[in-house]
Amino acid sequence: MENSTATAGDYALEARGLSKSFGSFYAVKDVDLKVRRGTIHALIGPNGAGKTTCFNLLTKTLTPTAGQVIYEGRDITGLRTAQVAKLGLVRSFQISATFPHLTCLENVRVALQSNHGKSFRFWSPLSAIRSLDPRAVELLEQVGLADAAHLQATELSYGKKRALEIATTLALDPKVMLLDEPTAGMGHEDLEPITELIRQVSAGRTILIVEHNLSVVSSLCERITVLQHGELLTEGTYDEVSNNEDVITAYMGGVDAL
Ligand SMILES: Nc1ncnc2c1ncn2[C@@H]1O[C@H](COP(=O)(O)OP(=O)(O)OP(=O)(O)O)[C@@H](O)[C@H]1O
Repeated sequence: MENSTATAGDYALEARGLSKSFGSFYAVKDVDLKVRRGTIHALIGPNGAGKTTCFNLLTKTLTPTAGQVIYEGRDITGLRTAQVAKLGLVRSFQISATFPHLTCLENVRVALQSNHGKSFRFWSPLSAIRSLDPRAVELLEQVGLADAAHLQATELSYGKKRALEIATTLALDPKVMLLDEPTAGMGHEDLEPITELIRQVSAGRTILIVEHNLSVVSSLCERITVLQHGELLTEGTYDEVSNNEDVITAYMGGVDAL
């Protein structure tokens, strides 16, 4: 299934025999996953397939029952979320939640402060905080929020909140970004801008995305891994997986449509 010309060094992130059980129930079972460096790779599957659990295992939010997580050739199975974030493996949309009553600029500044090895300090000298502003403004421009720099996060539309979350993630200087359902709950009008933004920030990075919206997946992702009942069902291009009989059956058995 995997591109035969790829070598071990071509992968930014790998799961090897990854499993997670809750009691006797396996939410994820013996999953092998290889995310090629510089690509956008999707993890899809019907409801309850194990996508979120797998994601939590890859970002070290959950500890696996068995298996390994390999990041840039290094076994990170024993590391914690903050440790892997410092190595450049950063999860968006859950751990990088924004502060609703800070402005967009302040939110990005807080993320930049944490990336500079300092947690958010209310007593930091103003000059030290202000020195982060040029980079914060640059990041806001990159995600199309230059005009919203002084608006509180809570005042933003849903789509713009997601763009702000992407800016705070970029502040951590990720090499690999993991996006958990970036278009969840979004209105139709926000889909295209957020898809374009993900495409844009993928330049020079690797992205793994859990996404329910299959038209977003088809337009963004080179490779797609399909899970079902916690196990790997298949992996391939969108055309390959969408024409796979097992995938069609898996989706028709659930509430999702392919
Ligand atoms: N902490 C937990 N304890 C027990 N069972 C769990 C736990 N977390 C997840 N599960 C179960 O594991 C299975 C996989 O759940 P998971 O949330 O990973 O699936 P998913 O593919 O992300 O689903 P969805 O698309 O609905 O978000 C489900 O049956 C779920 O009920």
